[in-house]
Amino acid sequence: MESPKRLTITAALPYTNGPIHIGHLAGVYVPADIYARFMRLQGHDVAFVCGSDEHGVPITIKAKKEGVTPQDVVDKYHAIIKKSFEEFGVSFNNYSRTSAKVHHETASQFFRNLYDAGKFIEESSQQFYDEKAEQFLADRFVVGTCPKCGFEESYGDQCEKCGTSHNANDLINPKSAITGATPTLKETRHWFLPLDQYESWLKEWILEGHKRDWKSNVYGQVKSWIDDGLRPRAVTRDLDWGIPVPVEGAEGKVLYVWFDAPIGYISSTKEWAEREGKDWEPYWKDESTKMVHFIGKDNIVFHCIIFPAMLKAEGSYILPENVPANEFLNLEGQKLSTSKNWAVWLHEYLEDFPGQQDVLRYVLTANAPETKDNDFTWKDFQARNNNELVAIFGNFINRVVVLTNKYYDGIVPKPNDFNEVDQQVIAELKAYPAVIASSIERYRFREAQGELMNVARLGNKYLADEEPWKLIKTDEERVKTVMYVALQIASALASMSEPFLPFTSETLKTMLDITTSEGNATISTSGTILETPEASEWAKISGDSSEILPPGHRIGKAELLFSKIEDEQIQKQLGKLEATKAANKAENQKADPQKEIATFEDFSKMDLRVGTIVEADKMPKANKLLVLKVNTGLDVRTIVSGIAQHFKPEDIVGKKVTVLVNLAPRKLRGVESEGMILMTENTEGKLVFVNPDEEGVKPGTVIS
Ligand SMILES: Nc1ncnc2c1ncn2[C@@H]1O[C@H](COP(=O)(O)OP(=O)(O)OP(=O)(O)O)[C@@H](O)[C@H]1O
Ligand SMILES: [Zn+2]
Repeated sequence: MESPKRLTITAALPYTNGPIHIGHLAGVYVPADIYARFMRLQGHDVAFVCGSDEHGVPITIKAKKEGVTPQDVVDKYHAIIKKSFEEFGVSFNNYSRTSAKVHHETASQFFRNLYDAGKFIEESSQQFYDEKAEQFLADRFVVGTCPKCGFEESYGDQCEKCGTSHNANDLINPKSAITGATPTLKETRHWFLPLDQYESWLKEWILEGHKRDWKSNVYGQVKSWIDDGLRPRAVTRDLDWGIPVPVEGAEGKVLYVWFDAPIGYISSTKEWAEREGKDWEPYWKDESTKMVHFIGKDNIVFHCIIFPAMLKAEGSYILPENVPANEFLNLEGQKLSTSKNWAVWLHEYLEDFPGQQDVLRYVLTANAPETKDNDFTWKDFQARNNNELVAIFGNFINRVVVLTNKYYDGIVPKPNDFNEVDQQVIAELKAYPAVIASSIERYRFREAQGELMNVARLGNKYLADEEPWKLIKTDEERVKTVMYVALQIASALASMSEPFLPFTSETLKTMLDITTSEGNATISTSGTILETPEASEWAKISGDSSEILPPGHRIGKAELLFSKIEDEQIQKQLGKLEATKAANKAENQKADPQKEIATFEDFSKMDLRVGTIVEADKMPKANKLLVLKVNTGLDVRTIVSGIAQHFKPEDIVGKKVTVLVNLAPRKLRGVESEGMILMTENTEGKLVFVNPDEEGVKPGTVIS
C-alpha cells in the first residue's frame, strides 16, 4: 500500500442562485466524494472542502427580479444546497459559504498581500455604464454577441456557448441586462492580474509538466488558452455585492467573484481546521500535500490558469497536482438548465425515490461525462437499477445472507479444503482492491465502479455454478466451503462499495455485522508525516487469508438493498419533463403579428354560426383529413377538416363548434367541403376547437 498522505480535495463551490441538480452531482460532487472516501479508507489524511459561492452579478439580478435582498437569495439556496449534499452522502469535511466572516477576511487579506507585493496593475479604463440604472455593468450585467463564436446571448465575462472567457468590452452589440439599454462608456479604475506575465511559467508547469497525467479535455483547453495568448484580467468590479476591495480609495468596488470564490476553498479549510483543533496551513502550503480540484469543464480556466496564477503570485501556496474536470451531463438529450427548469433537482428526486440516493449516485457514475458530454435518461436509470443493482448486486447479497441464516442460523461456517474453483475465485477477489484503486487514482470512476460490479458478478456466478441450494441435499460439507467463500465476497463488497454506494455499504455492513475500521485509522493532526494506519479493510481483502468474516462470526438478517423501479415511476418523471417543455414553450411563444386592418364590412361578410358535429369519419387514404357532417341549424352539411392527427372521429361526435358557413365550397380529395370549422392551438401544438360551449346555445345561432 501507498504510504499515507495528506490530501486537500476541493469541489467547485456551487453558485447559490438555484438548488442542485443531477448535472452538478455527476460532474463534480459524486466523483469528488468517491475520491475523498476512497482516500480516507486508505488511511490518508483528507481535507475535503467546499462551500456556497454567494457573490457575483447573477445573484443581484435574481434579487432585483424577486424584490428581495441578495442575502435573502443566498440564504435560501445555501440551506437547500447544503441539505442536498448531506442527503446524498457527499462527505465534505467542511461546507462553508463565501458570505462567512472567515472568508471575507481570508479573501481580503489575500488581495492585500498581492497588492502590497505589487502583483497587480492598477489601471483606469472605459467600462460599460447603464445611464438609466446609474450603474457600471460588469460580467452578466452585459449581454451581447460573442466575438469568438457569434452566439448572440453571450455574457460579459463568459460565453456559455463556446466557453470562451472574455472582457465585457469585447462583446459585439452589448446591451444592459438590467434595462436593455445600449450601455455608454465611462471611466473607472480597477486592479488587474497580469496573466501574460505567468504565461511561460504556466507553459512549463502544465503544458510540459502535466502532458501525461492530466485529462486530455483539461490539457487541451488549457493549451488553447495559452496558445491564444493571455491578457491581464480585472479582479475588481464596480458593484455593491461582494467583498469590498481593501484599498483606500476603492469605495464602491468589490472583488471579482472569480477572484474570491476559489479562495473559498482556503477559508473552508481554515474553518474546518479551527473546529478540529488543527493547523490549516499544511493543507495549503506543505509541498508534500496533494491538492486536487474537482470541477466541471466551464470552470477549467479559473482552476488551471487564474487561481494558480493567484497562488503563484502570493508565493507561499502549493499548486494542484491535478484538476480532473468533467465534461457536461445532459438530460434526455437537452442541456441541463436552471433557468429553464430542465433538470432533475435532488430534493425532488428524493421525494419520488426516497432512500434511493445510491441508485442515483450509481447511475450518474456509470454514465459520468468523464471524457465527453453524456446523457441522462430515465429509461437508462431504470434499466441500470433493475438489471444491475437489483439483479446482480442485490440478488447475490440476498442469496448469501438468506442461505447463511437458513443453513447455519447466521453463523459463518468453517470451510473445508478449497477446490480449484474456490481457489480461482479467491485469487480473483484478492486482485480487485488493487484494480479498483488504480482506476480511482487515475480519476476513472466509471471504470472503478464497473470493477466493483464485477465483484458482485463474480459472486453471483460462483453461487449459480456451485448451486449450494441443490448441494445441501447431497454434500453438506461442500456447502460450508461454498458459503464461506461467498460470505468473503459479500463482505469485500461491503467494504469496497463504500466510496460509491455509501448508504448500501452501511446497510450491508450492518447486515453482515462488520465493524468499520474508520476511526481507528491513525490520522495525523500535526501536519507532519503520518504513521502507517492499521491495515485498511481493502488491504485485508487482498491479504494472505483474504478472510474478513471468520468462521463462528454471526451475521444479521437479510434486508433488501435495492428495489425494482416500475414503469409507472419512470412515466411520472417523463411526464414532469413534458410539462416543463410545455411551460417553457408557452412562455416563449410570441404572438403572431397583427394582420392588416379589416373594415366592419369585411368582417360582417363572414357568416359564422354555432354548429354541432353529428358524424365523423376518416377520409380514406388521407392521414390528416376527417369528413364531418355538421348540423349548422340551416342544414346538415359536409365539411372536410384537417384534424385527423389530433382527434379520433368517435371522440368529437356531438361537439359544438364554430363554423364559417359561407366559405366558398371546395373539393378536397373528391369530397365537396361546404364551410370551415374554426380551430386554435394549445401550447403543445395540439389543435383545439373554438367552441361555444355554453348551455342553451343552439346550432344556427349567428356569431357576431
Ligand atoms: N450539466 C453539468 N454537467 C457537469 N457539470 C456541471 C453541470 N452543470 C454544472 N456543472 C458543474 O457544477 C459545478 C457547480 O456549478 P455552478 O453552481 O457554478 O452552476 P452552473 O455552472 O452555473 O450551472 P447551472 O447553470 O445549471 O446552474 C461547476 O463546476 C460546474 O462546472
Ligand atoms: Zn462564444
